[in-house]
Amino acid sequence: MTTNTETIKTLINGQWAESASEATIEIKAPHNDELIGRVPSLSQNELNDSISKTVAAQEDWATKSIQERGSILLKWADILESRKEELGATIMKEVAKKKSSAEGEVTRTADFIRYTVEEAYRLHGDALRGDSFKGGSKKKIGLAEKAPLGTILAIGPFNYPMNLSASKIAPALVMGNSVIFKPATQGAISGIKMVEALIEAGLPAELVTLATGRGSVIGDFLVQHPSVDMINFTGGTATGEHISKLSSMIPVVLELGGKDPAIVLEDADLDKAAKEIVAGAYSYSGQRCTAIKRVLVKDEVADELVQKIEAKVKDLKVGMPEDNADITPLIDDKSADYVQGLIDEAKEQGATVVAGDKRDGRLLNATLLDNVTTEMRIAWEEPFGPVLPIIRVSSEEEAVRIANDSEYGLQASVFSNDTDRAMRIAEKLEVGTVQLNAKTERGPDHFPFLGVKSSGLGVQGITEALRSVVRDKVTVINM
Ligand SMILES: NC(=O)C1=CN([C@@H]2O[C@H](COP(=O)(O)OP(=O)(O)OC[C@H]3O[C@@H](n4cnc5c(N)ncnc54)[C@H](OP(=O)(O)O)[C@@H]3O)[C@@H](O)[C@H]2O)C=CC1
Ligand SMILES: O=C(O)[C@H](O)COP(=O)(O)O
Repeated sequence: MTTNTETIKTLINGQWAESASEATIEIKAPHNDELIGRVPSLSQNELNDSISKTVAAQEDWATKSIQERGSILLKWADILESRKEELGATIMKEVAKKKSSAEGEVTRTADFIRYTVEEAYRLHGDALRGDSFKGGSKKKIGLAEKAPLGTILAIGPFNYPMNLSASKIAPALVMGNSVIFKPATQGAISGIKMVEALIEAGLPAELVTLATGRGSVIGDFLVQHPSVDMINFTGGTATGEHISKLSSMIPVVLELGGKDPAIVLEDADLDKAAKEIVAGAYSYSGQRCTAIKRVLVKDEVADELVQKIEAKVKDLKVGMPEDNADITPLIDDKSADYVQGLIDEAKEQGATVVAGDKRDGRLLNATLLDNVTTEMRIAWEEPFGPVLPIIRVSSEEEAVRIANDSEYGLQASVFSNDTDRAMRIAEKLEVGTVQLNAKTERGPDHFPFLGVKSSGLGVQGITEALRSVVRDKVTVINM
């Protein structure tokens, strides 16, 4: 095992620095415990100083033309893409994501940034005439422009340490805001490398405070910081709810957990359904908020569907991220124990193991459980791991009822060859997005992306993300 004891500097006060206290957090690769680096554990005082500079820097940044801001971000995208292999290797090691997906995340991030800039150039305000309201004067013209909110707190999760950070940072910066970026601790090295590229691209360094440190230590402080004008968070529902309670009088966008169902009707193309379900449920070992996390299948086709899913699950490669395995070790012991606990409990309550249920430390084989009932925790809880429960239903109505009984409401899939029927079900599902005959997923990234109920607040997706970091600034010309 190789070790790397280097402390990777973070960006505070416009400079790359360690914590004055020299406090650090060790970052180890989840799949082999290799020490891949240490990141500074910043104190509240250090953060305070840096945040005041980040806030001050925003004033000048907002006066720049959007083309000037955009050109720096476009350069950022080019640098990221030119380092796809190197940055992909960092993501792969830090969060145990398979090599091709880790590199794919870098490319997707560059594409996301480019589209964000193009879309920002077209985000215009409005001009309104007073006389369109009863009694109003034609001599009054209201100019409603889009003004930056100020300083955005971007908090990212471990599972997309670059993409879900850049998707918060790029809209904020291009619209003239400054940024406090709190990366997930397991993901902080990827976040730092991403910001290094941003500064190389020409961004004034004081515009970003890179707040490395544990969320449990600095999270509440950042969320309640009086200089924060808006929070954009992706992560667990419990953390998101906590943030929404702590924050006060500022907009908050939250993208949280999910329990996305795939509803499979008796008239579905079962080969297609099985293919989409397996890709949706097990990619990145199920550590995606949009993963398919339960299948609600009509009794008449359940046996056939389970067989088809089983065949595909058995084809999944289980192993290490360097070997491009489909199923790789989970992010930490706690997560692996939690997933195993859900599987064990379901088995005790009568669920049938069709595939998987093998474990080597954090590496859990892709597990398929049949005959899961609504009495079992796995029917309702989000495992964030490679396990898929099959719940058999006798009617379309039962499928919709179980789908909607969840506390979550991110996405759902409906598989049917009858479009009218699928649309009828889609209308009834209490989720942000329904996918007809395809797996649940966030992309394409310019589509609105949102969760209802405990799955989130506000909307992401490029256009909505841009709107979320600006406000109307109205000037009335009285002629
Ligand atoms: N919807 C989604 O996209 C995702 C959902 N999840 C869900 O969340 C669970 C845990 O995953 P995880 O990534 O650890 O999610 P967390 O919610 O624990 O962490 C997400 C981010 O929030 C930070 N954070 C932690 N506590 C606070 C706080 N009090 N105030 C502000 N920020 C805080 C974390 O920092 P630090 O890393 O330092 O703790 C991290 O940057 C998963 O099992 C899954 O259910 C996870 C990832 C993505
Ligand atoms: O937070 C998540 O897990 C992501 O938003 C899911 O994105 P994906 O559907 O592209 O994997």
